[in-house]
Amino acid sequence: MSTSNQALANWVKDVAELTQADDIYWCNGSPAEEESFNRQLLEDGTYKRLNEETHPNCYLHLSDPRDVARVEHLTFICTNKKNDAGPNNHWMDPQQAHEKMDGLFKGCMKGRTLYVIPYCMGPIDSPISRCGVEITDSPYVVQNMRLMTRMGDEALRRIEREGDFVKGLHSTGELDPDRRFIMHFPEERVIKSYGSGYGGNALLGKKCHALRIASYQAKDEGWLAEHMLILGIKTPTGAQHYVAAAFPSACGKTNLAMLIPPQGYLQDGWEITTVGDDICWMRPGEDGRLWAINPEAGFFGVAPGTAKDTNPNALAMLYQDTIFTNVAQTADEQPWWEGLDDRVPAIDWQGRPYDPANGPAAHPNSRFTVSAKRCPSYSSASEDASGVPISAIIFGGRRASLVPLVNEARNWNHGVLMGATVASETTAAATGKVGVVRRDPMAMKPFCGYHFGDYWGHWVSMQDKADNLPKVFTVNWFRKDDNGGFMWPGFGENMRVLEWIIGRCQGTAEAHETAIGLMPKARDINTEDLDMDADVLEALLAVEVNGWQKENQSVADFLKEYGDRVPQELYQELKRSNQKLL
Ligand SMILES: Nc1nc2c(ncn2[C@@H]2O[C@H](COP(=O)(O)OP(=O)(O)OP(=O)(O)O)[C@@H](O)[C@H]2O)c(=O)[nH]1
Ligand SMILES: O=C([O-])CC(=O)C(=O)O
Ligand SMILES: [Mn+2]
Repeated sequence: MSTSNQALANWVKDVAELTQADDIYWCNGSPAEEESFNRQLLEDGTYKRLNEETHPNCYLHLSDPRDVARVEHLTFICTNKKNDAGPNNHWMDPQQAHEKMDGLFKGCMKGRTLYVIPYCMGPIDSPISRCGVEITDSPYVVQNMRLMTRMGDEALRRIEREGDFVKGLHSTGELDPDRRFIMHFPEERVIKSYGSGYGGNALLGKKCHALRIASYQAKDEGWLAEHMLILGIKTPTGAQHYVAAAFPSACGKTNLAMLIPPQGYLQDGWEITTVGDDICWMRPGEDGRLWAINPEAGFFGVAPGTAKDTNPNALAMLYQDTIFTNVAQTADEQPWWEGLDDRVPAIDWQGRPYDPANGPAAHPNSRFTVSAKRCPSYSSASEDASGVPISAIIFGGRRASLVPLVNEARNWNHGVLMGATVASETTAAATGKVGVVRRDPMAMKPFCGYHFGDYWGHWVSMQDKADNLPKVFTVNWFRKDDNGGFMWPGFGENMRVLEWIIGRCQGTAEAHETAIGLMPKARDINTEDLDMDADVLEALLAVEVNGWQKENQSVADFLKEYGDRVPQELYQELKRSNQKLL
């Protein structure tokens, strides 16, 4: 065995016996290893090489058409007590779940190689980082983990120093949509995932470890593991701020994280840098602020909609060293997806000649995997062991009506209420119906590893752990007009809202108190060079009293579903809002 950590060595041996793998391979993270995996994936047909002139070292993987998104109905939290998983999760008794999974894993790697991937979530030298080991039989998963985490020898050395690591066992198994399970044992720090090769189901460092297991661990240890991007904002006077924002899957985190401000802002000296686009681990520092790291080292981003005029930073990183999953191809083997440009694709995401009658050419949840280092706006602060101090936390979602462009919480508890009750229309990132409005607290509905009531209580309790917490805001880029068009231009123009938010943090921007929070008037938003009717902006900043009374009734019903574990502070803040609406 290639490690001095006895627990790890024993576990790998046990898994090899159970799965009856032919070979065991320990990933070291070297460039030579990366190349040899690419060669193997090309040879066995998992990868197709894309146009080498336009996209050197880029690969296309077309998955089984039934395995294209997270499967929330087959994802379980297996705590000893059912109620600890909460109504927000599917639960299974841990013993029963282990038996079920071990039955599926039994002999499943016969004739295959078992890959051991030691990885570190966060900079190798950061005290906020945590390690894990994923065992998988999928070389495609190895290559994605290589880009998404700090994997290989360095991570293994840290595991050997610390002793502590999360155990993740994965096999693509036989593809059978009904024999597919993503199981989490937060009390044991164990993950078992069978039957899917898709990102959030199979790259266990990401949602399974960095959110579901880590959120549970964070509650015990007094920190936060969140589904948030982290971005840096430098103002013209040189003040450096960092903002963390939680939006549900496919609701704009990658885009906001890589935002390029409108021309006028650039001329004035505003600068946006990217720390992370999906996950944020935060803990109180000695100065009473929250300090955050991005535990990931790459981006697993939504391809459709990524274009020169929406997210040029993302597009720029995708011309080299990128894995594309379930996108379409042009006649000259370049990757293509809806919204990229007006070329007509030749081959769709299922490898068929493109025919519009078959639906979109690229799957709506098609993705790219790329190292964060390839992003032009990637911040060097992402590698800081101490993390970055957070000035503001933003919650958001897709709401076609009611929810205003931006709103600031009255205080921390009000901010927790806003986050806990944020709702959004469902997207293609998970299987199921798209466009249904559901509450997605802190964008963590699919990712919180324990009871939401306890989770909100943990959020409320951060006040006792840090006395200089960030200000909290909600945003909504997705309001629609009567014709179904977006009212707010979004993307780079979101900078105008960020400017107001930073102004609030610095005490330089105006707000007026409304029934739902502290809001700007239209004149408080910088609209220089913005081609937009004044009354549209007014509408985006209006508070519809009737609509909010109904919304708050639905919020109260929602909180009730979580019973007596809901912190009273949330009901108090809801009551305050209701009184103001009278
Ligand atoms: N109208 C509008 N669409 C946006 C905006 N920002 C992002 N989008 C679109 O929303 C989709 C998803 O955006 P992403 O930034 O990839 O979402 P995400 O939150 O990072 O998604 P996950 O990786 O699933 O967590 C893309 O098709 C974007 O083009 C915006 O400000 N306005
Ligand atoms: O987890 C995934 O597969 C992709 C992702 O970021 C999300 O769905 O939020
Ligand atoms: Mn995500």
